[in-house]
Amino acid sequence: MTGTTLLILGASGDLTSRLLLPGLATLLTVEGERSVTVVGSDLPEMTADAWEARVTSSFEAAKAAEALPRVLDDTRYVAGDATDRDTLAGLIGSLDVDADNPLVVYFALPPQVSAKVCTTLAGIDLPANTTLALEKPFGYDAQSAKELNELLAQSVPEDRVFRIDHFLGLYTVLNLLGLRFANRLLEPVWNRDSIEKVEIFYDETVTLEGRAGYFDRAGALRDMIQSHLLQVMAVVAMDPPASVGQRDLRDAIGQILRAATVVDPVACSRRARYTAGSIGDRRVPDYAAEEGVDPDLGTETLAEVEVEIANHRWAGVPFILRSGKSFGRVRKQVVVHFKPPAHVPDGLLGRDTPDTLTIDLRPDTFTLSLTTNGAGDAFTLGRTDLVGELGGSQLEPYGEVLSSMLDCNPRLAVRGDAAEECWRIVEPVLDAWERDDVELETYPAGSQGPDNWSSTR
Ligand SMILES: O=P(O)(O)OC[C@H]1O[C@@H](O)[C@H](O)[C@@H](O)[C@@H]1O
Repeated sequence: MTGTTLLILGASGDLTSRLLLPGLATLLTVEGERSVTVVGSDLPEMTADAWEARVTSSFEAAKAAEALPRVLDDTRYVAGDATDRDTLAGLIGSLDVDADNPLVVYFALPPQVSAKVCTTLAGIDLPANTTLALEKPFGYDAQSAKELNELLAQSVPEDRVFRIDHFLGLYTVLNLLGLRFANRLLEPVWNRDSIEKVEIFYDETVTLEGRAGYFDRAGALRDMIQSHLLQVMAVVAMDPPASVGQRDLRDAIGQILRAATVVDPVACSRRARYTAGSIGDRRVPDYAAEEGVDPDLGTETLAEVEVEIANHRWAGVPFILRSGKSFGRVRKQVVVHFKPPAHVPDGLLGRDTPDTLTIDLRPDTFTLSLTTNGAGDAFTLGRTDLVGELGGSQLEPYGEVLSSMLDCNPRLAVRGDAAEECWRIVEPVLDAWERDDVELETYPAGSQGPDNWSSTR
């Protein structure tokens, strides 16, 4: 079997040891035949022993130490400045790659540095079949995303750019394809005639967890909605693609994003920030008092937007996207609310709750909640929940995305146009927030958001 060389730029950073190497570790365990040469590079000097110890501890953390020998055999670390042309060209030139043994350059770097490295790369001849993999955030607005796309296009074709969104590796999200398109039942009602609204929630109990340096400048809207939840929305809303090949799938996602807008950025968005509280027995300080936070930035830890998709299928159906940190309980769901039936026969009493389909993102289940005849009295209606499991994966989302990346298949990558569209959708909201046109509310850590947000109950 041929092998891939994974060149990690920013290899001494937290992302590499916390997500990338553990993701690779589980992937290599599940895919026993896969061969990957890992080359780490970053500014600080690091001895071969220190690099191997780092790789080892990431593999051990992922409980995948048995895959270690396959990586330790030929891994190495090279100190250097990837923004310097000669250094980067020298590093890439030293790798044992060709068309059959492709190169993946993984940018585990802060966005500003990634942009500089892209400029440097544009002046270097890359080996055939090189893939460039970039972490989020992809740019910081639509214009910078466009510029980054143009730079990348100077180095490799679009289908060799892997903009990472690990939510596209979530099995539940991938399972939506089967659930939606492989049944006769759902697709005919998956539209504005039958659906009242769709909610996509990602409420987490995690707090800032020492990420002030990044999160305080991003906030929940950029961190979660601009990136992940709009992608999930696109998969929920897209038209049936002809195939699950990268082109068809990404065309379908792109069409939805192009049709999506926040119609009134002030009335259709809300933001809030957590204050001190407790999550279980864990005391959580006020966000503004967390180390590294600049309280004057007014960063939100909870964001909600209502998106409209202006097309034949969805016009008029609100898609409510919300994500918050430091909640009292985890709620990671897509909830599809169906409209009431056109007529319920007179004499059938008690139908007051709409039918819903709830898709849980981790654990992967779905619940179809239907109105049925209640127990005891056939003329008084009740509810029945049909709960089903969605098939899981042996891989964590990062492993799933990595597998696709190392196969040089961009199916699970965000395409350049989609990345720009996601910024276009949220930019009017970011501007309204910047102008303080939308109040920054508060909620105690450990609660379910501000009291007056009915959607958080
Ligand atoms: O649930 P997961 O897979 O950890 O994904 C959620 C995380 O996704 C990351 O991309 C965000 O930066 C985090 O803030 C968030 O907590």
